[in-house]
Amino acid sequence: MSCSPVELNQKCSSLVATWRHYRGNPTFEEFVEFAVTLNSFCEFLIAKSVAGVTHAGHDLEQLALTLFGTSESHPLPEATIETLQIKVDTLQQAIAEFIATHGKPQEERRAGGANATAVVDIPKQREVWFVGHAPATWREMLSQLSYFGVRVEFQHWDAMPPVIADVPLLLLNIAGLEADSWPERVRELRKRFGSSDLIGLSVPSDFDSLQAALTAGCDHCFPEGTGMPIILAKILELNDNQEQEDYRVLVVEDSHTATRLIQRTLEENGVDSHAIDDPRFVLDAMKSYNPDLILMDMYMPTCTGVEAARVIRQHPQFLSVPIVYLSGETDVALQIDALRLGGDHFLTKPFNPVFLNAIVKSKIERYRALRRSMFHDSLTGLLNHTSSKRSLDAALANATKVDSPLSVAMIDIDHFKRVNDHYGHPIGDQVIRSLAWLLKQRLRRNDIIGRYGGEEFLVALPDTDGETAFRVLDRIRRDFSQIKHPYADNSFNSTFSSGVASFPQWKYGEDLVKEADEALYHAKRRGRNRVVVAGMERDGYLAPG
Ligand SMILES: Nc1nc2c(ncn2[C@@H]2O[C@H](COP(=O)(O)OP(=O)(O)OP(=O)(O)O)[C@@H](O)[C@H]2O)c(=O)[nH]1
Repeated sequence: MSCSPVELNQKCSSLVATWRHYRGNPTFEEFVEFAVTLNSFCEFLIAKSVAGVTHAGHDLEQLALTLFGTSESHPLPEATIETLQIKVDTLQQAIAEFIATHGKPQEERRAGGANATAVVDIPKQREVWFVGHAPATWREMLSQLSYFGVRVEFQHWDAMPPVIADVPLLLLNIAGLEADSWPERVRELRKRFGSSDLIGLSVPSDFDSLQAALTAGCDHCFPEGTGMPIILAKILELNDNQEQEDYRVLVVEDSHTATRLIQRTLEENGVDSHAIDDPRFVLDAMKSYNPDLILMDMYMPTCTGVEAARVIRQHPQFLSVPIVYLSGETDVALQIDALRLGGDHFLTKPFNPVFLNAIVKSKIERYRALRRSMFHDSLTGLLNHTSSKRSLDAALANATKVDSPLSVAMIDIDHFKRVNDHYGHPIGDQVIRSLAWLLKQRLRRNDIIGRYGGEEFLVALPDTDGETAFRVLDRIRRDFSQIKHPYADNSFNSTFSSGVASFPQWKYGEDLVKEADEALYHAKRRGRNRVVVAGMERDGYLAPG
């Protein structure tokens, strides 16, 4: 859990304050203030995975949203206010309980954790609990997890430790439990581990069982017979702690009051924004601010929002940035015309701030997913060939500017043709994915990891000289060679070779890739399963045994 109790407490206090303001002055404006704060609070709970409390927040939010109405709807009837008060109290109580059980200062819990910006030659360890009667059947998958930096601890359904620990992920093996008792056991764990992700394993695949598991509190379920790679992928995805960049919204609006309200709503929801009041400067703002979405007023003195959108769409790099119009216009025919001419959505003023937030976020999520599919490889999720090269050039420009080293490694899986020939293409794909996961787990956030070709990867490590790059890659090489790739009832191992070249010894991206490739060729010639650094008289081959 990355939620600090202090932050949670502060957010809860400001929510309760807005509710008290409404009770003291039950106007539409005060209710909007309460609903916006509540919405942002619920998003905070979801983002921080404060699962146990999220249910109470969601319950209150659902009711508040149905009561929005207009200025005539307020004050709300006394009975409705009482119902809301009860839900506010329930939420406050859930938060107090959560803080009481998770109240250890976050810094203390993090002490000794991996430093995100240091060169990672010590694998990041994350903890997962496996709760089940028969771990033997899962042992292979669980032992694989250790190579990806995930430490698994076994717990018996009937002998769980009494102290509530801060465990981010619990794997609940339903197999072997009585059909009528396991939902209750899941429910109990949901209560105890409010902020953890719960994954149900071996859940019967019928509708009723899956529904029971999800309702009892599982966040994800894998029906009986689900392949190990799929479960492994989900666990690694949940363990991937890469934080997302803030969403960025460009507001093009000539009314300063409307701009203030929009920016305040966005800020409340953790969305970054930049505003301009003259649409003629929109292209400059797009280039400098690089927004994920534009909120565009329909009617401005110098040009209309539709005209501005059409100009934006003439630039290929801005073709897919979502544009949401804001207008007092309720004429459906006009709205449709506006959408045809380059807009994505229409919000009618006065807009509901909670709805604005939901639209902005869902459009940005789709836009980012689209961009990911354009720049990332679909098999591994890593950067594709073109994006790897582009990212390398940017990292190299920065290394030159700040005069710091940068190492480039080319990595190629050994005898991969044999893997495909022996085990088949899908298993070959799984080996490629395993290496991608391992690289993602072991390298830093600012390292560049790309799938350069079929079974070839490019890695660029900023602030890292050849010697350090060798250590990092050689450790990954050793661990990769230990991974058992499942095949039928058996398993096999695979290895990779890597060549490394470093800046400033080579100054240009092309030269670095060429030299790293040359070093990779030497690694293959010298027997594979080794790392060779260009210009250094050493390699990392360890004789078996
Ligand atoms: N499964 C799978 N195979 C791929 C993919 N892309 C390329 N390949 C295969 O990867 C193999 C690469 O083989 P080679 O370049 O001959 O080299 P190698 O067998 O890895 O041998 P060395 O590199 O010399 O150790 C070819 O058989 C390709 O068909 C992919 O996306 N999935």
